[in-house]
Amino acid sequence: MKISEIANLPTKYGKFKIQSFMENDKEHLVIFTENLPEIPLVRIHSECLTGDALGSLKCDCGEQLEYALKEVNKQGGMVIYLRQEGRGIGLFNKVNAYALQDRGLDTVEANHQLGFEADMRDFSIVEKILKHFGIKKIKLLTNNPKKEFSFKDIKVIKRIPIIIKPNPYNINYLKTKKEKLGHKIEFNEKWRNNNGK
Ligand SMILES: Nc1nc2c(ncn2[C@@H]2O[C@H](COP(=O)(O)OP(=O)(O)OP(=O)(O)O)[C@@H](O)[C@H]2O)c(=O)[nH]1
Ligand SMILES: [Zn+2]
Repeated sequence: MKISEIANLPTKYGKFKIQSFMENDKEHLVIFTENLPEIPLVRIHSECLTGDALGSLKCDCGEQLEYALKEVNKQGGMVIYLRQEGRGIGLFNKVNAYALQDRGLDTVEANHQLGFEADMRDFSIVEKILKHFGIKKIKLLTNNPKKEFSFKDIKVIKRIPIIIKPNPYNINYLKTKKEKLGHKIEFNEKWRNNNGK
């Protein structure tokens, strides 16, 4: 693993520090607050160019990222931005998966049709990054309970849901995440928008 220097990253969500961790030619990022509490708030975010940068309404990624940056700025912590686009299948394949979804397949069926598993992501670098920062306990922002149990030496003292109000374009995707990918999403609970309201 190669580790960059730490640089300042002022954003519209607050003033952060940024550092890159490179492994297997993947340039991951950690965006963190100057003051890291002993038990920081951590968001492990997998890259979604369409949602994070292009404002796509097909998923909840962009709004989750915004919410996470705002909340991390308030509470102290970090967003670990992992370069594993399309749940690990890459951008090219994700576009093909989207085309299959346009024809009626759900997000899991589309991956299978293309010869991939539903979720090909690898979170092993997260533990190395947290250790590098000397972090042993975290509060984890996620609806995905699998992430909570993917650590050996890091203790997740609390899982904080990050549920974004659905729109007509992502409601079926969110239902599939709940039914097939094990996400904890209650469809009758009060939704968060990215103002946290
Ligand atoms: N293959 C594929 N990947 C997708 C699709 N929609 C979003 N993604 C990717 O899914 C990843 C985000 O995963 P999610 O399942 O939304 O969330 P999570 O990280 O498991 O859980 P949360 O912490 O609750 O957000 C990103 O890498 C996106 O690019 C899709 O339809 N097909
Ligand atoms: Zn997305």
